Amino acid sequence: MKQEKFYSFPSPAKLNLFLHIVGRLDNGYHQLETVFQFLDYHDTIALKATSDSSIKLLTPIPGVENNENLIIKAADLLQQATQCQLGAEIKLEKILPMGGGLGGGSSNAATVLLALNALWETKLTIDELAKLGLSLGADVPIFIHGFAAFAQGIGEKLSPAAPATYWYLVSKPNCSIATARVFSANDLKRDTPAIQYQDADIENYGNDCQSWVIKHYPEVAKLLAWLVEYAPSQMTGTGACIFSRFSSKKDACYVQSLLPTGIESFVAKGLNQSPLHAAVAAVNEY
Ligand SMILES: C[C@@](CO)(OP(=O)(O)O)[C@H](O)COP(=O)(O)OP(=O)(O)OC[C@H]1O[C@@H](n2ccc(N)nc2=O)[C@H](O)[C@@H]1O
Ligand SMILES: Nc1ncnc2c1ncn2[C@@H]1O[C@H](COP(=O)(O)OP(=O)(O)O)[C@@H](O)[C@H]1O
Repeated sequence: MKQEKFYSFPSPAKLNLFLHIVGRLDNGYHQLETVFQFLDYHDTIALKATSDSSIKLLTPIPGVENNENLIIKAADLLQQATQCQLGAEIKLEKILPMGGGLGGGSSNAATVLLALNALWETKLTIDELAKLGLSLGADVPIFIHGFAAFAQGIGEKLSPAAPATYWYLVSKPNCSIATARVFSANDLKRDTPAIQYQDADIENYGNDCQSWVIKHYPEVAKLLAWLVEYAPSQMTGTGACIFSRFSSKKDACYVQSLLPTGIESFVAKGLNQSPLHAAVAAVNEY
């Protein structure tokens, strides 16, 4: 076990630079084609390995029961999978909007799996951690692998990609959208043909969930209509957040300053490597 003190790890947001639904599996899950890119905007999770086996989240999230919190679920899962007798104290500093399509919950789970694997010295490989993580959510493997990727399957079959790294203004309409609600809709478009992915084509592709969301969430429709007057803008994941693309931070911040009052937003750079992995490598060398 690593020294009994808190170590801090970033838990970044992701964007789906496009999101196609190409079919549906027998278990109801959707077959997707998407490109994931990370953002230099993240929650921060501090973890301390302890010699007793209890898992303690010292900073519960209001509205999320501890036994439903993906942070606790991830720690429990790793403990069970490795028969580890150690425990952990965990502190979360949350800045990522929840239910926004930024993958915050999945990212938190991946950070805990990678960080505790290092602190407990349980030595699972990245592939083993990704497989464990997939049982917590379709989005967890991308955060475990930590490279921008073209994803297929339910989002877990990953081929490395190198999309352009723009500056983004990420804006959250005043609503949150449960992924399960969008994917259970009868009138969702589910028949986009599979593509031969190339980074250069990315700007031709859109988000198949967006037209459904616009129809059912006027807050998203209104904000998107406002943003597209300033920059190419699209929803991430199943929403509700919208990302707008800029070639400079200055331009992104300028449009942010014009946003209608009451809209939560941030400006961040796209990253093709997750910042989490450098933090884990530093602990492993310690
Ligand atoms: C749509 C995406 C795109 O990146 O992102 P979000 O908008 O949630 O961030 C993800 O695939 C979401 O991944 P994640 O949020 O981990 O989903 P899960 O917890 O596994 O599943 C939530 C619900 O969505 C549905 N689901 C999820 C993934 C998928 N490929 N097909 C589905 O039908 C399932 O009905 C499930 O009950
Ligand atoms: N650690 C966590 N952080 C965020 N959400 C969590 C967490 N654990 C469980 N959840 C649940 O997952 C839901 C989806 O959260 P999140 O991953 O942030 O959004 P999205 O899937 O839209 O990207 C939340 O509304 C919350 O109920």
